[in-house]
Amino acid sequence: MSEQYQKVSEEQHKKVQVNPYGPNPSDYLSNVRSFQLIESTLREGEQFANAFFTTEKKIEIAKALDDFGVDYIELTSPVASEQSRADCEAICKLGLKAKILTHIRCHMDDAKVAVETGVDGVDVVIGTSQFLRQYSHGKDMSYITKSAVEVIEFVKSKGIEIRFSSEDSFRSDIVDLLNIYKTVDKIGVNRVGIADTVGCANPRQVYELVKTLKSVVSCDIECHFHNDTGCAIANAYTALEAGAKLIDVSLLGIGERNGITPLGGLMARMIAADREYVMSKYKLHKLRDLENLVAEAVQVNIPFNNPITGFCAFTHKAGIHAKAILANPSTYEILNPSDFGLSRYIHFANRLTGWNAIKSRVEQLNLNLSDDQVKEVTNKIKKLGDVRPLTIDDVDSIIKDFHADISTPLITASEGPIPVNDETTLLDNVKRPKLN
Ligand SMILES: CC(=O)SCCNC(=O)CCNC(=O)[C@H](O)C(C)(C)COP(=O)(O)OP(=O)(O)OC[C@H]1O[C@@H](n2cnc3c(N)ncnc32)[C@H](O)[C@@H]1OP(=O)(O)O
Ligand SMILES: O=C(O)CCC(=O)C(=O)O
Ligand SMILES: [Mg+2]
Repeated sequence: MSEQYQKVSEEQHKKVQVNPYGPNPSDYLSNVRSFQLIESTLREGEQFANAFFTTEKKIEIAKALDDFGVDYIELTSPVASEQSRADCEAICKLGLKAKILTHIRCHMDDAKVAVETGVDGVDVVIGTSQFLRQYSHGKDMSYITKSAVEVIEFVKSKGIEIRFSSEDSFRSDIVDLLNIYKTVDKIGVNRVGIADTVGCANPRQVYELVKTLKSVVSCDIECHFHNDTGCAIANAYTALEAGAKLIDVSLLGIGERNGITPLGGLMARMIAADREYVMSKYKLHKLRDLENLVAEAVQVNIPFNNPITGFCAFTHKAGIHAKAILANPSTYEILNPSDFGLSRYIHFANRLTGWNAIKSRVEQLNLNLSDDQVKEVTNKIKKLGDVRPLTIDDVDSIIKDFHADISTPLITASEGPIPVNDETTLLDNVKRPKLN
């Protein structure tokens, strides 16, 4: 059955001649095509209110991220605590494919400790907005530039990667920003970073800033987006369209306050833009386990509406949707659950169901009903669905009773469990996750 649906889907694709991922994004595709991930669960993510990672948990997460295929793993500053420094060294010794970075203030004291940990690169950050200059570190732009140059030259002299980032970039003066980025680009940083530290930026502002920055630096551009106003994924995608190359992400988006661009959400966005590249680079079927690993470690549930792994991300309910999904999943799905090792569900035990979904269930039960009979039994299901929430057993009983009434003796070919197919599974009310 699963194969049947898959075949129908591909044939339908060919017939309709429409890009199932939406309008052709070719104008931007070349920019988006070679994006890289700086995975910051073990840095930004450690700043999430609930986070406490033991050394063992950090190692488990780092290995899992590496296996997934992230390009960089960013770790908490080694000056944060003695254990943070020791953990950084331990992760550097794992010999992972991903490059290991640590994240420090723009200060020689921090840089001297960071370069001794064994990291492949150092991410340096300093606030450039008036807010941070006045209320955080209290330094002016000329002091910031002077210390940036000193730290960058020092880290470079150790032969490891160096990235310079301005914190609160979107509330910083554009002339200050471009001046400091030009300076650090000239002395040879590997990347410059833009950070929407307070989550105030919208996609249009992101596009403009990245485009402008792109015109004044020759190094790669990395972007970091907080999600306070819900734009973190959109901003990340727009940054790539504008020419940024690297995006900071964390599992489930954990970080300060309500966090940053989530790895899974960005994968969902990117697979719709360039499926081949994303599929070839990242082990998407490991995403759910990765998210579960971190959800458990920081004691949260996966949100019900999480892209890809939310419990109902691939569950279709209304009759109109169910009919079309059964004919061709692309009608109501931009993402294919099997790309992530997941299944599609059709929820038919409710009053919004239609006769096509019920017919499919009747077939699963190995019963024989004409289309008119299926329509009749669908009306019975709707009637009960008007009175109370239904379970799969309610629907099956209604179907079986109806079948028994019209045919003697009752013929059921299926004595054992109802066959469940991988591709499209009909099921009752999906289980709701426990609330916190
Ligand atoms: C937006 C971000 O997420 S940036 C990354 C945030 N990460 C962290 O903060 C890592 C964890 N932090 C820590 O463990 C501690 O804050 C430490 C070890 C870094 C510093 O601790 P303390 O010396 O006790 O200072 P405290 O945390 O109270 O204040 C921050 C200090 O850093 C200075 N500072 C803040 N940002 C920067 C910067 N980007 N570059 C240089 N100095 C900075 C501040 O001026 C302040 O120094 P001061 O006390 O001499 O004025
Ligand atoms: O280093 C960076 O680019 C980002 C730092 C950070 O976490 C932030 O500004 O929110
Ligand atoms: Mg941040």
